[in-house]
Amino acid sequence: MSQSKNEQLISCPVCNCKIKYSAINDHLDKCTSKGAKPANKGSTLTSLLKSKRKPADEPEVIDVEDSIKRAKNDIEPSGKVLTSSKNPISKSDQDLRQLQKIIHQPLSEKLRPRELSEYVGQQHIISSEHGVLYNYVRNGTIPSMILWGPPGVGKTTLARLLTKTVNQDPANGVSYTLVQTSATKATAQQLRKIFDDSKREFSLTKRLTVVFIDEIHRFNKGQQDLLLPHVESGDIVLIGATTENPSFQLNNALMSRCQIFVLTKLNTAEMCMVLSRGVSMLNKCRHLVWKTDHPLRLDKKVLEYIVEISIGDTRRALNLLEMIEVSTRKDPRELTLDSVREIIHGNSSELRTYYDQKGENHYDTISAFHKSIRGSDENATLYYLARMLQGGEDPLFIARRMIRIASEDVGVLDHSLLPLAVAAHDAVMKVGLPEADLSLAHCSVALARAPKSVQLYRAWKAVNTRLRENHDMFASADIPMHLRNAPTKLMTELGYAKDYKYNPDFVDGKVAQDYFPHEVQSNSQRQDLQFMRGPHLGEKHDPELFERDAG
Ligand SMILES: Nc1ncnc2c1ncn2[C@@H]1O[C@H](COP(=O)(O)OP(=O)(O)OP(=O)(O)O)[C@@H](O)[C@H]1O
Ligand SMILES: [Zn+2]
Repeated sequence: MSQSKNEQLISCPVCNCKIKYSAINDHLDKCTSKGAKPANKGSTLTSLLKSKRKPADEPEVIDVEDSIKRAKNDIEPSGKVLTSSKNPISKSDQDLRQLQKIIHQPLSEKLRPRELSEYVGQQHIISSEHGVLYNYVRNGTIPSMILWGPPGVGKTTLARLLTKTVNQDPANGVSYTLVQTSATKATAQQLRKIFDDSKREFSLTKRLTVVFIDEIHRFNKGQQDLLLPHVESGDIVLIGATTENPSFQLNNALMSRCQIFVLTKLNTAEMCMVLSRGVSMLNKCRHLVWKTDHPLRLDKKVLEYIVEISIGDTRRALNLLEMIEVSTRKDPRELTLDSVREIIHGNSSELRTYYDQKGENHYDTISAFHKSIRGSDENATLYYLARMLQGGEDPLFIARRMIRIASEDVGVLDHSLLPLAVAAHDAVMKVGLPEADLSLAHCSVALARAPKSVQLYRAWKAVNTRLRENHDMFASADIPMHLRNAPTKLMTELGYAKDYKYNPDFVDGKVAQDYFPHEVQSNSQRQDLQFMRGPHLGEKHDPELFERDAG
């Protein structure tokens, strides 16, 4: 396929092949009169696969590199067997040919689900019983949405499958084209081009463009605003993928125009299912391509071990599996849990603490750290601290949190901890990591061991709440005249500072004098103004405490 660089290719709605924009009308005339006669081999193969599908059912994933690769290699990414009635070839020959086309891909790509039915997990949104997304798809619609979930749970895959599934049976006559980009790649210029192209695509082919934006949380406000009008008018369907809580990262205007779907980590059973498919795929490759006569056999314990160390990230799990396969291809011995451990430990980069500094993890871990200190569990405190530091967390971020904890959770019961936390911050500033790691550990344990008091924290909250509510002029009452400063003669004449008793002039500094504004004092009960009278801690008893101590 020759492709002039500056002319856009669009996909023909009938045969699905890529046609130059200027040639689409001519092509459509021919194409519709001949019936679907695909010119592009890639889509021919695909449409042969599922005879019941309409030829146009395959969503065009316009990822530039990907589409070039596909066009070159006629890749059928699922690695499925292609059947041709004309010249029957043996099944293993077909398998082999098919495999050879995808053999260079990473295992996770070879296994990327091609049908919604192959998609594992996320039943809360895609099950036919109560999945909201399922209902949309059944009605032939793709809403604009944000897919929020940790890495490798299938956000990209889901976007592709949704488009494909709706196209297989366009219930309300609308079919979709998928354009894939990521927030780090998409400049304002590229976005504008996508919007223009999608308008053109719609007017010519009646296909709506689904714009998939990976890592959408990295868009700044300006870029998010660019999307707004197009999402609102329905010119495009936006699918944004994010690993971070969208309510912190996306502006409200955009959020309110999108459905938010939370994708969860795959559980052990689900991950094992994906891994088993991985093992079958690898064995097929061993048998047909790599000509190894012993299959890869991993028992349940080994699979569970892989699941455990990949923590819900499917891509990571499949990468580990692939690594195990490569390291044992020539070795017919049976794989034990220990030997698998050894293989994985040998590749230390795979053992990096699972910690996503920019994502959810960042907030979850610091929160667990804070709560461990609050609960005076010095060991858990060290655990979370080490986890954050090994994961590459900013040590100043941790130090700042400890400064806060010193006042919030220890408060008036030990005034030395605020300066200690400030000193830990200082230590990080002065010596940096790795040397300052122990300063952080030192301070965190001191905080965990310190007596706890929320007296100050609660008092501070209470006084601020009352100010905001401003009942009975609480916030607007006049400052008492005797407490005002009187820098000028006029002010003295007006009564400023009149009758003020200067405490240091009196024995022990004691005088009878009011400090609250007069209105506040007369409108409040005395005890309502005793903000600092609260207890250090609450009075509830945890019944589980007794059980634990007994057990
Ligand atoms: N739910 C799933 N069912 C089956 N396979 C899955 C699932 N999720 C992910 N995979 C596998 O993991 C690979 C990566 O998935 P995908 O790219 O969709 O994840 P992602 O959530 O978009 O991750 P990232 O945010 O890291 O890009 C897929 O190619 C597929 O092999
Ligand atoms: Zn055509």
